[in-house]
Amino acid sequence: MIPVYLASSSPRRRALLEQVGLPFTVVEPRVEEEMDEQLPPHRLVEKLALRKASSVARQLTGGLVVAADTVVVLGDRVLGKPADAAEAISMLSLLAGNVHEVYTGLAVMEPPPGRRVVTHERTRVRFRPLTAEEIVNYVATGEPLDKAGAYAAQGLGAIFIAGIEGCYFNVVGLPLARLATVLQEFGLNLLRLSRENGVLPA
Ligand SMILES: Cc1cn([C@H]2C[C@H](O)[C@@H](COP(=O)(O)OP(=O)(O)OP(=O)(O)O)O2)c(=O)[nH]c1=O
Repeated sequence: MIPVYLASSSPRRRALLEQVGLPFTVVEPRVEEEMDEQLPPHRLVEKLALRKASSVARQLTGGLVVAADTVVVLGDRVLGKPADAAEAISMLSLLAGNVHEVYTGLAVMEPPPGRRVVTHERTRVRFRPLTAEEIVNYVATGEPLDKAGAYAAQGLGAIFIAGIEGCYFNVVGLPLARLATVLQEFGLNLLRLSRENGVLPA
C-alpha cells in the first residue's frame, strides 16, 4: 500500500485519521501560518493546508501527504488560535449567541511533480448565549488556547454548541467524508482497506 504521511502536529487530526483505520506516519510541517491575508476564508485555509502538505512532500520521494488548516469565521472576522487568555475571552464573547462558520482546508498530494488535490469544507455552528462567568471559567481550563476560535467541539466546548449544520469532523479539524472522497481519487479506498487490514474503530 502507498505510504501516507500526515503533515500535522495536531493530536486531533491524528485521532481523526486513526478513526478511519488508515495507517499513516506523522511528519510535523514547518511553516508560518500568517492570518493577516486579504484572501476569502476558503482560499486562506486551502493555501495554508497546501503550504503544510508541500513542506513535507518536498522531503519525500514517494507516498501521499495529507494536511489541513482550520479557521473560525464570524461575519468578516477570521479567528485562528488565540494568542493568550485575553484573546480567547474576546473570541468567545463574539461567538456567544451567534452562528459562525468553520472552514477547514484539505490538501492531499504526491511529492512534486505529482498530483495534488486542494479543497475545503464549511460547517455552520450555533453557540447558545454565554455569561461572562462561563467564558472566564472555560478559558481558565486551558482547553481553548490551541484551538481555532478558542473552543473545542470535541471537548468541554461541546456544552456551548446549540446546533451544527454540516460535517462535525470538519469542526474538529479534518473533514472525514471529504477526505475519503479525495483519497479515492488517489486509489485509496478506506472501506476496502479497513476490511483487508481487519481494522475497525475502537
Ligand atoms: C473549532 C475547533 C478547532 N480545533 C482545532 C483543530 C486544529 O488543531 C486547530 C486549528 O489550528 P490549525 O492551524 O488548523 O492546526 P494546528 O496548528 O493545531 O495543527 P497543524 O497545523 O500542525 O495541523 O483548532 C479543535 O480541536 N476543535 C474545534 O472545535
